[in-house]
Parts: sequence; structure tokens; C-alpha cells
Amino acid sequence: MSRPEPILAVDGLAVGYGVVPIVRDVALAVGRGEAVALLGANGAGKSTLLKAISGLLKPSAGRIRLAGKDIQGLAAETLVGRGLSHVAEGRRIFRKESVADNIQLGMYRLGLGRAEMARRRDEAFTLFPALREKAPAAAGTLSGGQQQMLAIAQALVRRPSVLMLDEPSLGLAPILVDEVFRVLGDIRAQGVSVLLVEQVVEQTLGFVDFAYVLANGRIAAAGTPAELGRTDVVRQAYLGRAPADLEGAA
Ligand SMILES: Nc1ncnc2c1ncn2[C@@H]1O[C@H](COP(=O)(O)OP(=O)(O)OP(=O)(O)O)[C@@H](O)[C@H]1O
Repeated sequence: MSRPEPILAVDGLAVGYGVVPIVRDVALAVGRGEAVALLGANGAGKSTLLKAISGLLKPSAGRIRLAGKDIQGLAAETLVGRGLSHVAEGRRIFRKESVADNIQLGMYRLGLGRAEMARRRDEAFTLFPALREKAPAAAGTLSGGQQQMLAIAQALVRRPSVLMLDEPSLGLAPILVDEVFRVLGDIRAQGVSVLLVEQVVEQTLGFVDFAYVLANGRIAAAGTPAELGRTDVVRQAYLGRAPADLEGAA
């Protein structure tokens, strides 16, 4: 199957904490308009890899290109301006601030005028009607699912061309996981390219166009969901985990 031209391309990437590399020799690509998954067991290095791409960690080797331009080593803030948004694990919202202010903070330092910020906030509320209802409430009073939606909304108002999400379904009830995937479908339909780290494997493979499996910091397999489904490689990457985790919410 031919894939679209890459909007994000990673090559020979190594990154770690201090001297110990956690992720080694990783190559991956996200095509324009594609939804791509990064799967792998706990500790495989998925979050570390996303942080290196979004400029939160400095790679010790390798190349990262966004829309054809080298971005390795650039600061996270610079990359946001270039169209790369990262929804980190654990719903990093400002709990004491209102829902509306949280969305506003997502646009901080983008240099947008008031009218444009209001327009983008309204778009976010259209995608997440529950957030509109709770606009004046403190973000900390939202349910877990709503907090996750708020974290995604904060990233979306920056109008990213590539949206990276680290386990958006973490800790959510199955019905809310479905809601996360519905929203991701809407986001993809708007032409945003998506790189998704997830543990709900079945549902993720049902959503993405292409997937990479990370094991011990290296890419162990890559393919379309159909190609990966013909092998045992995904299951093997999760060996040692409870079968229930593999079944996800499907
Ligand atoms: N700040 C840190 N300092 C040192 N080691 C770290 C740090 N953060 C993560 N690690 C180590 O890096 C390895 C990869 O962690 P990472 O969080 O990238 O994995 P993951 O695949 O995202 O797993 P999970 O699904 O648990 O989030 C683990 O061995 C972890 O202990």
C-alpha cells in the first residue's frame, strides 16, 4: 500500500535521559492526513519518543523533519508555532482555571487577535459541546473524560498540522474511550495528521491507517493494521501484560 508524502519523518533517532539511550535508531513517518499509531508495552519508550519529536527532550542522534524541514533540537514552543502539537500523557490542564481560560491558554503566545481567539474557542466548543456547557467552571471539577477533551481542545486551537496524543484513553471508561475515538475521527476528517500512542490496541488498529510497534526502544514492526493483524508481532510486544489490556474497549 502506498502512503501519502510524509508531513513528519523521523530517521535514526536516539534519545534518553542522561547518558542512557532509551530509544535507539528509530525511523517512522506520518503521511499527510494519515492517522498513525505507536504501540508498545509500558516502558517501551513511546512517551520518550513523542517528547523528543515535540522538542521536550533533546535527541542524541537522528533527524526529525516537519513538512520537509529539519526540526531536531528546536524548542517545543517553536514547534507549536510550526504546527506540531503534543497532548502529553495525564491531562495537563490548569485545574484552578476555568474551562474557557484553559482553552485560551492553549493559544498563549501565538500572537492571535481577540476575535480570532474567540473564533477558535467557539470551534472547540462545537467539537466538544460538553465543554461549552462547563465553560465558566474550574477545569479541576470536570470528569476525567471531559478533562481529556479539554487537553485535546487546548492543542486543537493551535490549529496543528500534526497532532500527537499520548494515551488519551488512559483511565477512561469504555464509553468515554469511544468518545475520544469519535473526536479523533472528526480531527482527522479536518485534515490533521495524527500520531497516536495508545494501549487500547484493537480500537487503535481499527482507527489508524498505519502503525509502528516499539519494543525496548526500537521499532519491532510496522505496517497497516491488516498487515500487523496477520502476524503475532503486536501481541508479542505486549507479552507479560494482561490479555484484557490487549482487548481494549472493542
Ligand atoms: N524522566 C525520566 N528519567 C529517567 N528515565 C525515565 C524517565 N522517564 C521515563 N524513563 C524511563 O524510560 C523508559 C521508557 O519510558 P516511556 O515513558 O517512554 O515508556 P512508554 O512506552 O511511554 O511507557 P508507558 O506506557 O508506561 O508510558 C522506561 O524505562 C522509563 O523508566
